[in-house]
Parts: sequence; structure tokens; C-alpha cells
Amino acid sequence: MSRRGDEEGNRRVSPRALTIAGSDSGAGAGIQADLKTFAALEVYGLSAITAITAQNTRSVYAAYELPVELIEAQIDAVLEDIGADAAKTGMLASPQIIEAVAGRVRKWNLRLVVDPVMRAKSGDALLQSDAVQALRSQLLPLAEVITPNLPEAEILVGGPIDTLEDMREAARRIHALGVQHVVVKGGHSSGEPIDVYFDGQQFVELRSQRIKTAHTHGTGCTFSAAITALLARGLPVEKAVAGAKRYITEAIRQAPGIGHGHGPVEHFWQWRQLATSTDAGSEGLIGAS
Ligand SMILES: Nc1ncnc2c1ncn2[C@@H]1O[C@H](COP(=O)(O)OP(=O)(O)O)[C@@H](O)[C@H]1O
Ligand SMILES: Cc1ncc(COP(=O)(O)OP(=O)(O)O)c(N)n1
Repeated sequence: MSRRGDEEGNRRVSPRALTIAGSDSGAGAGIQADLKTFAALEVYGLSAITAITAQNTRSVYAAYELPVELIEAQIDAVLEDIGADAAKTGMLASPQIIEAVAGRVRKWNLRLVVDPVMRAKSGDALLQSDAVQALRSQLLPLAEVITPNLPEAEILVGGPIDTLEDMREAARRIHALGVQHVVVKGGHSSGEPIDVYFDGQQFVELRSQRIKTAHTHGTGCTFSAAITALLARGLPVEKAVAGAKRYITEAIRQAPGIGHGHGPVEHFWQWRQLATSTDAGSEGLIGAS
């Protein structure tokens, strides 16, 4: 049990989520995007930083991995005191960091969303190539949800993904690695950005219009953070994934247009209206509250 709820008496207890990820100095992706998403979805955000990048909307100029012991200490410090209802991983950089994080996920019995970050949109590597095997064998079997984009899914399954049927087959094969719920994201496809969800039994296609914009920096971080926040709020996985898709679509639509390259998305629009609206008979993301 990773959440300490008993000792809080009558104080308002908000859901809590932990991000274990890298810092993006431009604040469009990484820890910064995750914490903004948690805050926008009214979840108290905790962080354990794995690496520090010097990054903006154009490029990653430098990256420095933090010592494994410091990453473990950050996770232990926040969980032994505050607790988390759900956690996510982003940039993990090396096999050593993956091994340490897997150990802490087991120690604290965390509900885990894995965003298997490998490269930034600028093309810069954020994961060492020899870390993919550690990701497959050590972290994926602990994951409740994984959210690879198309290039990441191709690396995980070792082959090209060109069609919706290929996305379904990739989801099946990643599920077979031990992940409970797989979302293969379609942002890198040429047509509509269709994400394919698979829970081991059924497939769901999450569809949206493609928004014509250069400002998609941090979309994967924001999407996986929104899933984590909605899980922390108590939504079942399929609803959390569907809610996150609505959240990221609107966040891209409202992007503020910052910087000279791929700018960040917008987190602080009126999500609550979307969350509680009853379009097409649904209950909204979280139901009225
Ligand atoms: N131009 C776009 N319009 C609408 N949705 C998009 C667009 N680009 C990406 N998405 C959505 O954003 C989420 C992140 O996708 P993707 O860009 O593939 O991830 P990553 O940032 O990890 O490369 C997915 O839900 C995807 O469908
Ligand atoms: C520190 C850091 N972590 C992750 C990313 C990648 O973010 P993601 O949302 O997967 O994709 P892009 O923003 O690169 O399109 C990053 N850039 N930096």
C-alpha cells in the first residue's frame, strides 16, 4: 500500500500521483509537463527526477543523469511520508536507472503507467540503446499501462508498424511481455491520430481529428500523466485512457505557441467543464463533483 490516508483526520485528502522522469528546462515535456498535468487535473503531484536536460522547443543541448541512489532516495522520501495513488515513468536514460526504479515500484507496490520515452521530437536520444532490454524485462512486467508512440512500439516489438492491424498486433505482443493495458499511440502516423488500446481481451480505437500544429512538444508526457492522474482519481483504466485522450486533444488545440520550434501544449484551460460535461450520454471524465 503506497498511500497513507489513515493519519489525515478530517483534512481534505486529495489524490496524489508521482512522476519519475527527467527535467525539461523548457518545461514542455518531462517532469514539468507531468506536474502541470497533475495540477490541472486537481491531483497533488510528487516528483523523482532521473536526469536533467538543457532543452527548449528546438533541441536537447545537454543531459546529465542523476546518481541512482539519489533517484531511489527521492522516491522513498515522498512515498514513506506522503504516498501516491498512482505513478508514472518518463525518461529513464540507462539500464541502471530502470533497474533501480523497478526495485522501488516493487518495494512500494505502485500502480504504474510507463511512458517508454526513447527520443525527443527533436530526434535526440533520451534512453541508451542498451537500456531497451532492461525496459522489456524489468519494468514492463510491473506496468499497469504502457503508452508507446509508433517508433517506440516498433523498437519494443522489433518490426515496422504501418497499419491499424500492425498497431493491434504490436499491442498484443507488448501485452505478452507482461503489461496489463497497452496504448499504442498514433500521433506519428500520417492520418488521423488513432490510438489503439488493448487490455488482453478487447481493442478500443481512440480517435480524434489531427490538429494542424507544430506545437506538440510533450504530448506523450502529458497524455501519460493524464492517465496517471485519472487513475489516481479512481477511474477504471479504460476510462482514464479515454479521458486522457480528450485532455491531450484539447491541450494541443489550445497550445500557446511558445518558442521557435515544437512548442508546448496548454494545460490550464477549463478542463473541469469537459470533465463533467455529459456529451453523447457519457458521464464526462470524472462525473460531476
Ligand atoms: N496533431 C495532433 N492532433 C491531435 N492529436 C495528436 C496530434 N499529435 C499527437 N496527438 C495525440 O497526442 C498523444 C501523444 O501522441 P504521440 O505524439 O504519438 O506521442 P509522443 O509525444 O510520445 O511521440 C496521442 O494521444 C496522439 O494521438
Ligand atoms: C526530459 C524529457 N522527457 C521526455 C521527453 C519526451 O517527451 P514526449 O512527450 O515523449 O515527446 P516530445 O516532447 O519529445 O515530442 C523530453 N523531450 N524530455
